[in-house]
Amino acid sequence: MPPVPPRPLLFLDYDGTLAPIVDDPAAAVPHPDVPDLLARLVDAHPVVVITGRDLAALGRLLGGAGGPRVRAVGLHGVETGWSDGTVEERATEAHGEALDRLRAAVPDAQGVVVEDKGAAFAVHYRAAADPDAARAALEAWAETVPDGLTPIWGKRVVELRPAGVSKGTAVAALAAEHPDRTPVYLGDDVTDEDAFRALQALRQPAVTVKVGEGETVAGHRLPDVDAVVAYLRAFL
Ligand SMILES: O=P(O)(O)OC[C@H]1O[C@H](O[C@H]2O[C@H](CO)[C@@H](O)[C@H](O)[C@H]2O)[C@H](O)[C@@H](O)[C@@H]1O
Repeated sequence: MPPVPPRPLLFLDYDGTLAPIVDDPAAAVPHPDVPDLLARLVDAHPVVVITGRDLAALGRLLGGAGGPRVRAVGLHGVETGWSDGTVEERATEAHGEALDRLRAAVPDAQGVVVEDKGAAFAVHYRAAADPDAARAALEAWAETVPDGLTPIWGKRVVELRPAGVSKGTAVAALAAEHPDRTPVYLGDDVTDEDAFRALQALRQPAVTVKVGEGETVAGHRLPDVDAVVAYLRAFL
């Protein structure tokens, strides 16, 4: 098990970390123990859920107003607010026209699904009839993304993020608010690698944990969401 520092600042990715990966993004409910666990963790430590989802969607999945109230960062750093779906700040909405144009040009392949995220969108090809062909078509589409937006590839998904915004910039800013805490970051996907790198570059020591398989710069690894839940219990 990764180390359990006594004064942690917990950063928790959502999909693949607090909720198992499933075919339908709208059906990615958390591990059954997660809502109660989060509610107890926030009484003991600062906790931030950090996700590529928009916060409204995160709120729906975590039970909305009836679920735990945890600080949250959405859209890979664009939104800040709360896990019940409340948005306090949105970094930018200046790309509306480009997003509309790109959305209209998403390749029309069978099984390719666009997930609307308010100020952004994601294109999933997990359910595509031919995922390799869908990925190739999406790579060509991503070549047309203008400066100011960055296409980012996750688990069978590509999404657009404003340039200069990432989970890395978000966690560095939040860690600076808690210089006396040890950041502990758990994440499973490519975009979490930005956060691992940012935390490893801090003066504060940090615990970085990759969930699942795949290359990583993280210092530790847990196999799956069940193991995440067991590890988080150790902070109570
Ligand atoms: O930063 P995260 O909380 O890990 O969110 C990253 C993206 O996760 C979701 O997509 C992924 O999970 C889906 C549900 O398990 C899965 O079907 C999909 O293939 C994965 O890519 C979510 O839909 C995206 O909006 C997030 O950006």
